[in-house]
Amino acid sequence: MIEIDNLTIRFGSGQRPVVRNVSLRIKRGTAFGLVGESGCGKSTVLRAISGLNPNYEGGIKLDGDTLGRQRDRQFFRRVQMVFQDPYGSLHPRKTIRSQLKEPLRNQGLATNSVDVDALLLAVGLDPSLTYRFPHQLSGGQRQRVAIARALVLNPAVLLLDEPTSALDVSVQAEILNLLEDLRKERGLTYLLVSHDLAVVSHMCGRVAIMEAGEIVEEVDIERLRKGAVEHSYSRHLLNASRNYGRTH
Ligand SMILES: Nc1ncnc2c1ncn2[C@@H]1O[C@H](COP(=O)(O)OP(=O)(O)OP(=O)(O)O)[C@@H](O)[C@H]1O
Repeated sequence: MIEIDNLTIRFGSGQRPVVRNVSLRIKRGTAFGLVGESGCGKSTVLRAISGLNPNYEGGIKLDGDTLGRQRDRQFFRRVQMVFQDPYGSLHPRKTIRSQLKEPLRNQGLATNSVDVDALLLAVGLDPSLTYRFPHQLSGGQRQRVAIARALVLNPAVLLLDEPTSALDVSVQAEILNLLEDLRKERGLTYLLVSHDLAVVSHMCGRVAIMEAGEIVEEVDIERLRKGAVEHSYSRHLLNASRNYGRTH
């Protein structure tokens, strides 16, 4: 579903690239994790795919089609993003109902073509929240709205950038479970970026480990769970995650 070949991204000519020769293949209907420490370039990869950063070298294909530098309306019918901070990504003065109709307005489609109540139910929210504003919801509810908004156009792919790291630990698993259920029900393909190996292990079948702009290793989740990784940085990340798990 997603093919990335030799993606290299630098900010400013002559600068050292922050992403170097990243190549990935993500199968349709699967969840793929991109994991690594803060600043290693994970979000930069996601932003290049989503069109937020058109200054990249290398190729990106979606379902066999090579993408140009600018993303068109058709692209956003197929690919949507969910960001870390739902408060930042929702409009503070628009009702939930209005925000869920926004993707249709952007596409020039009739706004009555979405069943807002059904969509709210699909993400585990009560339809009575429809006329509320973002500040009247909890962090977890806001992220559910952001996920609902990403689903309005029935995309095939969701690009998920740390979708749970701004949430309370107690809510994180609920959102991950919701995303997992939606993927299975709708046959979605996910590319999930996270610094948290536990999150990636929960959600993904395959994981690429990134260090300082490069992918150092790609493994199936069973191997990762068994600790059967080969690169020293992957082991370091795994040990850090296990130690954190023991103390929290
Ligand atoms: N617009 C920009 N201009 C200049 N440098 C940038 C820009 N965006 C990102 N960078 C740099 O690129 C590198 C990779 O950043 P990126 O946000 O992709 O990392 P990350 O792995 O997603 O980390 P985090 O989880 O903290 O966001 C960092 O050194 C960052 O400072």
